[in-house]
Amino acid sequence: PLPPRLGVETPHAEQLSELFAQSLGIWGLDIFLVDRLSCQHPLVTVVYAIAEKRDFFNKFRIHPSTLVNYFLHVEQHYKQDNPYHNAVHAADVTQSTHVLLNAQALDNVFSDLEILASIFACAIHDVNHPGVTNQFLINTENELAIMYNDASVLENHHCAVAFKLLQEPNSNILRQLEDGQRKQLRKMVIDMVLATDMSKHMSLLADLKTMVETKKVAGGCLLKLDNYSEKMQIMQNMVHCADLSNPAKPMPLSSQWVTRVMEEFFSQGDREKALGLPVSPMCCRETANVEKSQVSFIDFIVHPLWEAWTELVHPDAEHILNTLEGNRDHYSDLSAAKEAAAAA
Ligand SMILES: COc1ccc(/C=N/OC[C@H](O)CN2C[C@@H](C)O[C@@H](C)C2)cc1OC1CCCC1
Repeated sequence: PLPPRLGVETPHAEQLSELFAQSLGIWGLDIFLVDRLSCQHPLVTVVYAIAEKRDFFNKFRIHPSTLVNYFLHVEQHYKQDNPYHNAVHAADVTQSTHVLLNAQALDNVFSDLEILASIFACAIHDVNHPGVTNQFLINTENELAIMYNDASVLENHHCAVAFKLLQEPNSNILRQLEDGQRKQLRKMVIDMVLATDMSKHMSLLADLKTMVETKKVAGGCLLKLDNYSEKMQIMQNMVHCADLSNPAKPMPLSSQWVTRVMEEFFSQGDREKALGLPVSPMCCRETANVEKSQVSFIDFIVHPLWEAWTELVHPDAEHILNTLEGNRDHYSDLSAAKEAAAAA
């Protein structure tokens, strides 16, 4: 039997269908509205809509009910009481990547399997996130840090949980793939999810910049990405861009993400204080300067990344970079106004 047309039953099915019809491929889809209209099933409904749009069911012979069953389990393994690292964030990164994949400059660059792997990687990339950072897990000698020897602890955990859930009954969406395809997809997903570790950011960006430089030399077309490592570099940066896309979204969305991430950081700071540990940067609710931190986050991490991505897929991401620059100036103005008020 086929599942409901959105993947899950909801009293707002009509409105949610309409929202996806209008905006599934739009940068700035209100993912918080999707969360409400889907009755807190943002990930299942977003993945199901993308799977339909990209014809995954026919291309990979996935039964719709298997897709729903698997991603319901994945969604349930995101901690709903995390203010930030929850299923809404996963749905947001997945839908953002769906939009990035539609860049004209990326036409015919990725195979169907690479596209499935990218969407899958986004959907599962933070599953079972505990709401604290790698450093916190390492400092508290958490069992996850012991399990993964302090190396990309969270990212290894997200991957392992996702693939374990695939083995549950009526969940194996990859069952009908040829063995080679399944192995290839697993490798690609692992490579993308491990690259979301923020400690990999600087090297990932350096490689992207090098590729953009050489791409310029090779007559500006992406089409001749023959080897796996170049292709994977672009996929890793695409998912990383989506993961760090909050400041590049329209302000009504961006500001909600800022509130949420600060809430999560502050509760980590509270826990560090209670444990007598040094409080992590930006995690102290008494002293953190939220607006100033966003300006630095954008100036040192998010803008350099999006500048490189925008050049790679020129001119398709110009509007995203413009939104990011506008938001940066907004936070900078807020920060200055706050300082002026404090001085007065
Ligand atoms: C909407 O704003 C944000 C959206 C996502 C993120 C994601 N951060 O990375 C996820 C991990 O937690 C790693 N971080 C740990 C943290 C203590 O240090 C970071 C440099 C790395 C951060 C955001 O703002 C942050 C940075 C400036 C104000 C708070």
